[in-house]
Amino acid sequence: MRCGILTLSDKGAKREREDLSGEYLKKFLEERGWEVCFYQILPDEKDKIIALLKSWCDDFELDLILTTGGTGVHPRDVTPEATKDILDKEIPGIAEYIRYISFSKTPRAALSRGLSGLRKKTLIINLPGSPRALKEIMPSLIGIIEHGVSKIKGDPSECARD
Ligand SMILES: Nc1ncnc2c1ncn2[C@@H]1O[C@H](COP(=O)(O)OP(=O)(O)OP(=O)(O)O)[C@@H](O)[C@H]1O
Ligand SMILES: Nc1nc2c(c(=O)[nH]1)N[C@H]1C(S)=C(S)[C@@H](COP(=O)(O)O)O[C@H]1N2
Repeated sequence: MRCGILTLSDKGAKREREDLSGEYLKKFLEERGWEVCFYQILPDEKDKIIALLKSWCDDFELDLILTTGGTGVHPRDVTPEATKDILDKEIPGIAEYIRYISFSKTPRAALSRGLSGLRKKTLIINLPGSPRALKEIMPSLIGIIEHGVSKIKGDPSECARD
């Protein structure tokens, strides 16, 4: 599994705050033996986010991109808008699941507008910015990602459950 992690944070990009969220995701994926090909921090700027996501999908054909941050309602939060611009297909159920899991922790999860979907064969998932949110979400999301990526790659096995 070839992955990219993109942190969207104005403070992080200026090195005013350590990027605990990107670091958590990197460790989480590497502990599963997945290859983190790219890990980058960008400010909340739509054009830069679009350019990087396109390059990771089109030039490097990553299997998975996790973004963290910029999903909220602050005027500078533009991660969902940038993601929407470059997706070929949305997968609303992944974003729904993230909010469903998060509601058991905080009703403020309603403020995260994150999207998920596919550009070509790259699965892109927007996650909230706080490290705590990632710890609440990732352990149960990972199984969906694993199954999703194997289907995206063309796994022909039947997935009906008894
Ligand atoms: N990459 C990160 N690393 C560590 N903590 C983070 C990170 N992103 C967010 N947080 C924490 O989650 C809180 C809420 O995230 P939010 O995206 O609203 O932060 P912000 O400080 O308003 O934005 P920005 O980082 O873009 O300046 C932050 O105040 C911070 O405590
Ligand atoms: N699981 C979980 N989801 C969460 C939170 C959280 O603490 N846990 N915080 C929420 C809050 S307070 C905000 S404002 C939004 C947006 O976060 P972002 O702008 O950092 O992406 O994520 C939400 N989703």
